[in-house]
Amino acid sequence: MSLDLARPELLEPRALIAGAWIAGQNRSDVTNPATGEVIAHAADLTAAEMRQAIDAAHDAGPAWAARTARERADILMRWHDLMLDNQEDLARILTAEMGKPIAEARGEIAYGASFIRWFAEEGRRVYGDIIPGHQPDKRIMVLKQPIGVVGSITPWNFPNAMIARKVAPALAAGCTFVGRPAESTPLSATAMARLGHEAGLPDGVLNIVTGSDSAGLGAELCRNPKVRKLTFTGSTEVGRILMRQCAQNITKLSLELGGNAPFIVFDDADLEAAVQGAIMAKYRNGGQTCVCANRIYVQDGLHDAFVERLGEAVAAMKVGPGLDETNQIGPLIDQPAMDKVQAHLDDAVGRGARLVAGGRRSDQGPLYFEPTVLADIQPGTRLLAEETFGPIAPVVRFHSETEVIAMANATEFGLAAYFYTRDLGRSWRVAEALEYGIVGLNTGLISTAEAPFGGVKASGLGREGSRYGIDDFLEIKYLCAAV
Ligand SMILES: NC(=O)C1=CN([C@@H]2O[C@H](COP(=O)(O)OP(=O)(O)OC[C@H]3O[C@@H](n4cnc5c(N)ncnc54)[C@H](OP(=O)(O)O)[C@@H]3O)[C@@H](O)[C@H]2O)C=CC1
Ligand SMILES: O=C(O)[C@H](O)CS(=O)(=O)O
Repeated sequence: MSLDLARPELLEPRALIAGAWIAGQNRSDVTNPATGEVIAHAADLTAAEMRQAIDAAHDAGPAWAARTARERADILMRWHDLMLDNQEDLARILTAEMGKPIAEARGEIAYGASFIRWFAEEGRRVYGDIIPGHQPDKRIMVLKQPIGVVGSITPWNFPNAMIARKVAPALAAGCTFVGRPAESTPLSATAMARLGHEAGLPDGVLNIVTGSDSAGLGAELCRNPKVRKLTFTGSTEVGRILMRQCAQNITKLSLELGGNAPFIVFDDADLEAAVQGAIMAKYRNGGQTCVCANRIYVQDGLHDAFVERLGEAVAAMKVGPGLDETNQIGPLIDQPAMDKVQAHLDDAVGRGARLVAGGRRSDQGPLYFEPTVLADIQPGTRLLAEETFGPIAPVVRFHSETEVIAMANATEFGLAAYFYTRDLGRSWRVAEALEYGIVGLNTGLISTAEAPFGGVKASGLGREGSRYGIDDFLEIKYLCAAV
């Protein structure tokens, strides 16, 4: 299929190892979820080739770490500029392989580039300490040094920004990087890598290993002693596998895992603001984000009006291929995702939920599901306990603040939570009581490079973005000098 790219060479099916583009012995088809068409035959590399990439990163490490932070920042800023100069091409490649509406894809490219800019700046402020000595002849110094080779495993739902959120702090800190993107969305990663090399990244500093053997490629990243840090975004289930595999070498880990975000609307909330916030928090990326509102709780006084307004707004959403600018909801990524959404709907309706809007597959194609609103959700419904990762909004009525906080916290997950109120005291009480790493108050959109993104409990370890995000790519060294 033609993507009408200004720079067709950005549609890069090969992997990148030590500055060389590698086609490999085998191929893995990349298909467009909107149409089922094959858009590229991507290099399907093996664990042996993953080892070559890790060796290349290891060999390139000392020279990259020896650059000044300013030199690394200058290259990263050129990369940032190239990402924005080629935003349309990168967005079209992203929508073609992942399905999200083109406007959201353009937004993701800008979001990804913002992490490269942010950490180009942060890398120049990796300060150490000089601490007054514990004895007259002792001086205590604290150095921060790059941890070394960083392995990265990223999901299909944000195939540009999830890599950018990891590679930017790693390279800014002086580390080198081996990224393994999801099999279904390798092209955003290779396009980014082409621009990174145009920006001046030396051979071996950035490596992208594409392939279908997710377990084998991942195991190599976890078990190879040259890899000193693994950073992962994806399901909690896979996060546990990686954590076990990394135990062998005590490899440092960052895990951005699954979520089950509550979205709470109190009686004193601004109704229209809460409806618009729920739409943003629920249906962004077709509901396929780890911080999507997974369950919506509305207090008695606003419940009926909220359900009616949300139903009206959702019924007006247009479903179709992401490259068509008029569509707000694109296809789900694959058949298993569709099966999960259908199973969650069937379970809820089977337990007595009331259908307010949507509730069926769209005639746009096999992977399209209409944005859906359900009310009268019964206790025990799967939608409340499991991350749907699709465009279904279950609305639950609640009576008291105490009751809803208990329901919101009754999950193994703790990534994002949202609540709407105009009461100052309630704002503090609820924000402090919610067991989540990220809380949105009167907003449904919380993600930005300036803020620390990450979860607690089964939603992961560590934070990405913000001034905290670079710490995970550094080692602290204490120097005790006798003078
Ligand atoms: N926190 C977040 O941002 C995200 C959370 N999720 C959650 O995960 C669920 C499933 O989504 P899905 O994309 O399948 O997530 P997965 O966790 O299965 O996949 C995420 C990444 O891990 C890779 N992977 C899968 N199995 C292994 C393994 N054994 N060793 C190493 N790497 C592996 C995948 O490769 P490949 O795809 O090629 O198999 C992909 O690159 C979603 O429903 C959602 O709940 C998903 C995406 C993002
Ligand atoms: O993995 C995800 O779902 C992203 O982290 C969501 S966000 O960063 O775009 O909010």
